Amino acid sequence: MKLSRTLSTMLDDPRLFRQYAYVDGKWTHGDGGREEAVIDPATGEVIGHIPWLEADQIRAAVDAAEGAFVHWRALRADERCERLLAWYDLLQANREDLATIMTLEQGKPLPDARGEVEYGASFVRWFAEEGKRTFGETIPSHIPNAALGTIKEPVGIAALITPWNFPLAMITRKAAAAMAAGCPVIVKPAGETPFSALALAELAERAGIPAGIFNVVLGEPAEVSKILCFDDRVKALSFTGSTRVGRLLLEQSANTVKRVSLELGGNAPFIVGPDMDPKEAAFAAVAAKFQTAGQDCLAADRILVHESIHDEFVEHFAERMAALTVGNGLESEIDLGPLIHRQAVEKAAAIVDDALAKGATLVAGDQSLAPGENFFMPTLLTGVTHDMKIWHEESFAPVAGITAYANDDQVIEMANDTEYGLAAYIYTHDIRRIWKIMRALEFGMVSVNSVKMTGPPVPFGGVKHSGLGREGGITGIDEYLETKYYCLGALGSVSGS
Ligand SMILES: NC(=O)c1ccc[n+]([C@@H]2O[C@H](COP(=O)([O-])OP(=O)(O)OC[C@H]3O[C@@H](n4cnc5c(N)ncnc54)[C@H](O)[C@@H]3O)[C@@H](O)[C@H]2O)c1
Ligand SMILES: N[C@@H](CC=O)C(=O)O
Repeated sequence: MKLSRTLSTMLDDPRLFRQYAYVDGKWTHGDGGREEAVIDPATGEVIGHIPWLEADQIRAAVDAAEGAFVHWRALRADERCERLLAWYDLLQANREDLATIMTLEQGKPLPDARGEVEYGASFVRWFAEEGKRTFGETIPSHIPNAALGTIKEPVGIAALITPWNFPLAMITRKAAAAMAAGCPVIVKPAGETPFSALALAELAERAGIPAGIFNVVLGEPAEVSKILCFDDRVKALSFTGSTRVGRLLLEQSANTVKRVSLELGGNAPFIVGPDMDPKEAAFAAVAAKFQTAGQDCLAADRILVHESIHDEFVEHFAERMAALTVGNGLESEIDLGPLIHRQAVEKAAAIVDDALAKGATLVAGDQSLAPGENFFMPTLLTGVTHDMKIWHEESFAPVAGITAYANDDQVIEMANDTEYGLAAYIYTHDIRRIWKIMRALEFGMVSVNSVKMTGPPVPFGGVKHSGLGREGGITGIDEYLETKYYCLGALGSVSGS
């Protein structure tokens, strides 16, 4: 077993740090000898290596899943529930190690990483239970002497392709739903953050999840995804990531007519009504913008403030933003860690430059204070307008843009002026305004007077170019279920029932 001395010595249980792929219950290296380094974004140091599997090895993962499916689907829902709950218990018991791994590979502050482990584990518990409630229906028969109804059956092998910003929860929200439904999964995590996925595999094995049910494949992203998309045995594809890649995968899944769920980019408006206390709203906006250093699909990207309180709001926002600490997420009292890599920093700088060139005002944000080359200091721009990149693109960085608006109709138009439709925030206590704006917003999720909006019971997902389908909630498991209709004819005794 290869162990990076630094990372493994930081863990209570070094066996959670695995530098192999996990296929058919076995830790696997790449047959072609290809390897990729994984970097700590805070320090630029190599924290480990992962193998890149060859095409045949990816297909072998599909073979394994196909074999394992037969037994897994045949288990009773309560038997699958038991194994998933054992997995949940292990995630909780190993929370500290999982958080350390996450902070090292992703960069988010340790308390946020602990929060994500909790969050990720909560989906496992939720779907373990939901698996017992995949009810079919009885249908009043229109056919003489027949009984009609539906049963729910697992769709089959699910390929899960996930991003680096939430390396654990974006996997469990999909995998637990699929596994509870009776499906095996093949996870392709982001190359930047594979170790959280591999730790999940280690714990799945300890929880008694059979070989071939939870697989983690690693490799060149486009190559791996193509193999999974073109394989007819893979019946469902669930992807979380950028809209650009989501479109590509949707196209690649067309030939085999897969069930496709997409959780894509966001460009959330944060609307502040004229009746709001500017300080309260500004503090909430800071919280909604800077989590995970702005690398969050729910980040408040376009902050739209009524003109009557705009200046006061900006003052409070700047004051609160100035209190945010930036540094290595392993240190204490850090609010913002690094961005995932240097290109993300360059993209953030380009977005700021573009806005300034087009007339925005830089209120705060001094890059000379950045504690390392992958860090971007919290930045505040005012006078943001629709011709600027920051208006249309997800910055995925701690860059906040504020725009003043005059009335409700105008702010609705501004908020909807994006190809994205994931989440939106409204801050006002005027119930008529809430209702009007909430109904008019073209977004899958609207949060009113609350930064926190997610969790297991919630149908998470977007409209427009932000995605297809919903994860979590009571419908999340449906992404992995087929409805089979049955007609039992010639029964004799059921007519009229
Ligand atoms: N809607 C949601 O729930 C949600 C949640 C988290 C992140 N996101 C979105 O994810 C994006 C950030 O994550 P990211 O940068 O990892 O996204 P990304 O699209 O670059 O990568 C996501 C996954 O796709 C893989 N990938 C990359 N290029 C590929 C290609 N050409 N073919 C096939 N696979 C490929 C990556 O290796 C990774 O596993 C943001 O747009 C963010 O909004 C959305
Ligand atoms: N914060 C989101 C992930 C988006 O990047 C979530 O809760 O799912």
